[in-house]
Amino acid sequence: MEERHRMTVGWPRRRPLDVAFNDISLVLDKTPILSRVGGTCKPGEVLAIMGPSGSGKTSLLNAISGRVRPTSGTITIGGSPLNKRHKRQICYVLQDDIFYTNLTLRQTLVYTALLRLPDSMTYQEKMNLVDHILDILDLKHCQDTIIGKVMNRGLSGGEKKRTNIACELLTNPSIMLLDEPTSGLDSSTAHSLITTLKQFAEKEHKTVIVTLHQPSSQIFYMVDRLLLLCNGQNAYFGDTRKVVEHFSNLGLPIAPHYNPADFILEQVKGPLEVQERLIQGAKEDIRLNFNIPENFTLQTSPSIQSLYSKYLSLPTVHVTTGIDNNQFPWNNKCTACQQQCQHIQQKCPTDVSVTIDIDKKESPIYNKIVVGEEEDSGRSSWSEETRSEASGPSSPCEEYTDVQWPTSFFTQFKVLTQRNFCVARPIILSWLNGAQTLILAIIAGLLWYQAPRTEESLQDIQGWMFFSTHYWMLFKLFSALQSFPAEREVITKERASGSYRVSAYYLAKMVGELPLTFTLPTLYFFISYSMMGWDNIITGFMLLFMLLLNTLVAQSVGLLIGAVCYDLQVGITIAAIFTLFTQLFGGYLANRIPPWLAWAKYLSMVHYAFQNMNIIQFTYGKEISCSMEHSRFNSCVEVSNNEADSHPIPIEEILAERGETLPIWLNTVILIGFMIVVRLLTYIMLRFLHRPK
Ligand SMILES: Nc1ncnc2c1ncn2[C@@H]1O[C@H](COP(=O)(O)OP(=O)(O)OP(=O)(O)O)[C@@H](O)[C@H]1O
Repeated sequence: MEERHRMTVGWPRRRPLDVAFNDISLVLDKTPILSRVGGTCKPGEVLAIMGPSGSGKTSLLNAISGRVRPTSGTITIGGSPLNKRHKRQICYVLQDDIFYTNLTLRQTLVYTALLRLPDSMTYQEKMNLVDHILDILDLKHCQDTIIGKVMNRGLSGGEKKRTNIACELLTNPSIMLLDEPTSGLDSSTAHSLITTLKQFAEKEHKTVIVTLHQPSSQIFYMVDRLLLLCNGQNAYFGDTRKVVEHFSNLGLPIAPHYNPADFILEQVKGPLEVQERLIQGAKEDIRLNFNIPENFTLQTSPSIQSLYSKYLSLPTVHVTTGIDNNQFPWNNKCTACQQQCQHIQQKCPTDVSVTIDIDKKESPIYNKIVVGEEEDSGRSSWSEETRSEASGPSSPCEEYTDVQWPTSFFTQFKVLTQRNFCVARPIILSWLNGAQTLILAIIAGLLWYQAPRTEESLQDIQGWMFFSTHYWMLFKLFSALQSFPAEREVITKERASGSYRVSAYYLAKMVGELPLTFTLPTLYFFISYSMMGWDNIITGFMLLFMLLLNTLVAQSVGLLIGAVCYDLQVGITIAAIFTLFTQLFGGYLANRIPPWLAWAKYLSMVHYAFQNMNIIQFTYGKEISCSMEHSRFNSCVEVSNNEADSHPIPIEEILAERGETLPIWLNTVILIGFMIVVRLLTYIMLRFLHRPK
């Protein structure tokens, strides 16, 4: 008991919130997807959205979660229209299990906890919570298993589903939306999952909405309410246990011993006439059950009306069901009236204006608003202890949901840096990349082995520089290109749930991957340059610096292309054009560039790195002696053949051979400037292009 209490200290407090969606229509690409769909779900309940494939279940869930804006209709959460503030009170468990596949289940949960739980919780509290959730969802036995993917198996399908739910549960959301949580699970796993959800709903006062495809009758009767969709329209909304009776009343009786879920789905997929009957039946059902006369209006005093509008416009208003349950026959149906609340000093009004226009399908739940006494809005999570704490002295207004981000920029940056390092390490330092680097370093070393510093070997030494800069440009550019597309789904999911700032993610990616980015080029350099002939430490480290800077520039370009292009094929094409252009104008392959094209070499980033490597090697390294005969350098020709072998070629002449040269500092500044601009552009693209809703 004590431990449980300790565990929940600092937990983000959540109020139970009901969900009401009314008259939701959605048109996508001129295709009507949903048409005037309505329903409600209150805390403690599980609402199942069912319907044939393509009937609009996911689209409706997307609308309720705020990821898709309905064309018309209203969605209210705890009585106030769905807005950004609700984002962290709603968890949305997607149909697909989107994770970093090389992290273990525990790592996944730990990083999620560190990112999504508020800074007010200590590290230990967050870890206790992770253990608690692993326990409840029966995931402890596989906590150290990697998530895995098709070619690298890890968690089973059911375990992945539960991991998906566990990540969302960590934040203790008030509302849980789950898209087909049982798909791909065997019947017993599916049953235990829905049982867990049902218990959450009941014990923790969560509002749970799930889409279900073809539930067993056991699962079917476990859900409290059912919204049946037929071609994007309500075919039934109400108590799950009454659906069979409703169908029977419409002349569609169920055969004995038939799974009711299968039966109703068969009917909504049935002939057009049956579908029409069901849709009409659903409309009539609302009218009859709610006993609402057409254009019913109950007028009240102007003062009450002004109170009504006043409190409706306040986001922090404490609104609750103040209508006498006996006053309106449909009141017990209008569960969404139990809206959550904050401090109100005024006395409860006893009457209220109710206007119901059936034709507009304005549900009474939006209109029956009465101001009442405060109720325990701090009730939040999993245990009685938390509840008592939440209703403690602090104001219920101090909800963590009002904070824009769950954690500070620094926390996000720190956790994401660790996670990026963890995720990127096995990819960047894979045995394949390691072997490739070793083999190429040794081949390059053997090819240019102990190259003499003479005019005859000059082109070879420059060849090593050209090859090294270009190899690492290609390697880093293409691996960076795949970096965003590979993690895009995870990032989009996490951004959509408001876990962190893009800036924190991007900066963490830069920093977290930096040591990994440098490892292989450094290994390559030390092997191949040593084999070619190490001149001195200063030359060696300056050359290494240029190689690494060039690698970072190439990585920046790869990241930018990856951030802009969703289509990897398009990205690869653009990257190929860029690298070929860079090579052609890099200063080694073509020296006699036509004057009208000379400007292009300034766009070739590798041209600056190559020039600097030349300057470093021939200025700080061993001197290059003139050729014994037929030297192509003027100063060599001028000296006699006898002393030629000891006469060094002036650096200016070596550099001039490859065209105009900029000073080393300017080349470096241009490279660093280019890298900064490209990285800033990448950030802008990540931030504003393809932003998740
Ligand atoms: N962007 C879009 N443009 C046009 N039609 C779309 C678009 N997105 C979805 N649809 C269509 O909307 C309909 C409903 O899709 P939705 O994914 O909501 O169905 P569903 O009931 O969840 O199906 P399933 O059970 O197969 O997952 C489908 O017919 C789908 O083809």
